[in-house]
Amino acid sequence: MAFLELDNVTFAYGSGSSRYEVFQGADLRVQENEFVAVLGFSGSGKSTLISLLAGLEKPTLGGARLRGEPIAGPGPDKGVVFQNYSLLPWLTCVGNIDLAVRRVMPGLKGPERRAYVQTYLDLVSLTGAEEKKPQELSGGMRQRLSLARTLAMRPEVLLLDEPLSALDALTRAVLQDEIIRIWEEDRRTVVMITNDVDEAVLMADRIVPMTPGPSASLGDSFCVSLPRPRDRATLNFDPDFKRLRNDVTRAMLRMSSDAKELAPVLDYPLPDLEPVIPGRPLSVA
Ligand SMILES: Nc1ncnc2c1ncn2[C@@H]1O[C@H](COP(=O)(O)OP(=O)(O)OP(=O)(O)O)[C@@H](O)[C@H]1O
Repeated sequence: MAFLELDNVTFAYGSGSSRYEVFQGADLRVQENEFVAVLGFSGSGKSTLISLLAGLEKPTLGGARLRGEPIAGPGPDKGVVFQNYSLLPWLTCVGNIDLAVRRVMPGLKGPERRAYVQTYLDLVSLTGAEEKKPQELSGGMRQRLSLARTLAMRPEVLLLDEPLSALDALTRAVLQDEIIRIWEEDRRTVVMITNDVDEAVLMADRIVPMTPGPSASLGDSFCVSLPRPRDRATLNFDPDFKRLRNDVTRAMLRMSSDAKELAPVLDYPLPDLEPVIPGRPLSVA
């Protein structure tokens, strides 16, 4: 039995003539403590997938289950980090995390709770920004705060809905490393949505491609057996990394409804790309 699963899920928004079927017969199985990246095209239903796993939406047909039990609704056992932070603007960094902690750990009081909140601020390198409000933070800091708030609730499952896509390449690389570091320190089950093949290969244990919508489904997964810790600079020259990146990219292109048009592209070898390494200048060939 999978820890977290979607079993033959069909899901549609609306009804009658305004019915829009996002998924048809979608299957996803995630093991406990596994880090799965779901790769999808724009508008294919990635956020809807997270909503189904979080219990924010219910399947029209089929089942969504956590530990074998139907997912009845949202709850602190399923932490979601959205692309757009969803922080409370009138609260400080401490206040945003504290509010979440009070909800899930009502027994934690006074200095003990403050120390607990600080642990998570430190974990995401927000030490010194305790009294700042979200609008005083950079995009990367906001996303860190959003991650810290979710982690502080100690959810069994972490659902990341393109958490890094709004960030510049350097901040994105720093946060990728931070998410991996946190996950390695304190393993839990992660489903991360991304549209970036390299990000998926760098971070995940397994990559699940999503077919384009409407009526999307989830394709056969790719196992990422590259040893951890994974270093971007070294990976870029690793033949296994390159092979996997190419295989995944080609599978995504083949799944695209434009596959015919893109067919010539599939014959070209994909170029090596210079990865962004935090703290290291980019070399110009
Ligand atoms: N509340 C809604 N009511 C009706 N249709 C919706 C609703 N939410 C999303 N959709 C439609 O469902 C489809 C999937 O949306 P979703 O946001 O899950 O895709 P996505 O892959 O996350 O998109 P993006 O890459 O742009 O973030 C889209 O065609 C969208 O228009």
